[in-house]
Amino acid sequence: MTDRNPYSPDAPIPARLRPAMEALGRVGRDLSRRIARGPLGGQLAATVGDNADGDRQKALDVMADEAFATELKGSGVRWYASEEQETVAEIDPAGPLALAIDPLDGSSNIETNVSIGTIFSIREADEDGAASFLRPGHEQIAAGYIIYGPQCMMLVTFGDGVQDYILDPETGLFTLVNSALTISQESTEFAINASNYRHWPQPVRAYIDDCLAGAEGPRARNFNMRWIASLVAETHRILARGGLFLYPGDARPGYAMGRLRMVYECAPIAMLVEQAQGHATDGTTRILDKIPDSLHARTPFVFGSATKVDRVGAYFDLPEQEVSALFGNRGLFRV
Ligand SMILES: O=P(O)(O)OC[C@H]1O[C@](O)(COP(=O)(O)O)[C@@H](O)[C@@H]1O
Ligand SMILES: [Mg+2]
Ligand SMILES: [Mg+2]
Repeated sequence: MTDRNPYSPDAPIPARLRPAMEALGRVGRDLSRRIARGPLGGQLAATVGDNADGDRQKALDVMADEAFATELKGSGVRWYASEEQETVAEIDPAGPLALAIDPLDGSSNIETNVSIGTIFSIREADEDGAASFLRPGHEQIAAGYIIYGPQCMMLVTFGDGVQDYILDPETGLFTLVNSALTISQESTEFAINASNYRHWPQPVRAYIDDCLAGAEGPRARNFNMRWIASLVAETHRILARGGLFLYPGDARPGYAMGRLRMVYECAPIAMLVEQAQGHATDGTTRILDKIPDSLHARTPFVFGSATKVDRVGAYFDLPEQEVSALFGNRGLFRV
């Protein structure tokens, strides 16, 4: 259980990323044990401060951030950018890589025994720390997440499809279960925090209205809705059986660009989704082509089965009055 290499022997991980991937795997394995012990291991959900973004920091957010930063030393990662830290840290001056991380995603779920995770993104290091990350997401060389759920799993891409690992509690190794995961087009599930309906832009309201109208509406079929409030868990469900995720910008103060961060959350999830043959946009523009203007920049985020994401884009393409009129008349999109 204390293996330095936390992967099964057949894990196809590129040699130059091995040390960093092994560090991520070791910390993921430790965190999964800690999370499984819940309150027996301390008050993981206790609020301990605020992060750079003004979000409440929980004890587990800080614990996870410190564990990754420590374990990644000597693994070839020069620049470490964490959602929990204001600026980029230099951890291995000779290293060729830059790693961005959301050490603990879905913090609001820590005490509820619902899946939470870690999201990571690896790029080539630039001479300047921040500049390494203020670049389009299509330059990522690896991206993935670890999900701490009923099973602890790691999904990762090195730009050549999506690899799916499960942490085997018997051996303590992330064991490859699928090396070519793709997103189904078939699902009728969508995920959005519907409590913000009144704040959404009109195209998003029109899209969701048409889903909610079900079999009697313009889509002529019934849909089902999910909202876990853990991006990793929503992503995992969509990778497993298809569907659509939306976190749009909205009219609440501070939410013009939604809630999710480009560098730590959206760019890595977008790379995974595209590698699984899905699409990921901000409603209209491909996420992987966007350049964040700051480390903690946010972006509206829409991803999932390719045809569903494209359909959302079509609602944005229409002038506002036409969205209401056409969709009100239920004339535009059928099924
Ligand atoms: O509470 P809301 O507004 O529905 O937001 C939920 C979203 O916030 C997040 O929890 C943000 O991530 P953190 O927990 O890393 O801050 C996502 O996992 C999730 O999709
Ligand atoms: Mg997060
Ligand atoms: Mg987080």
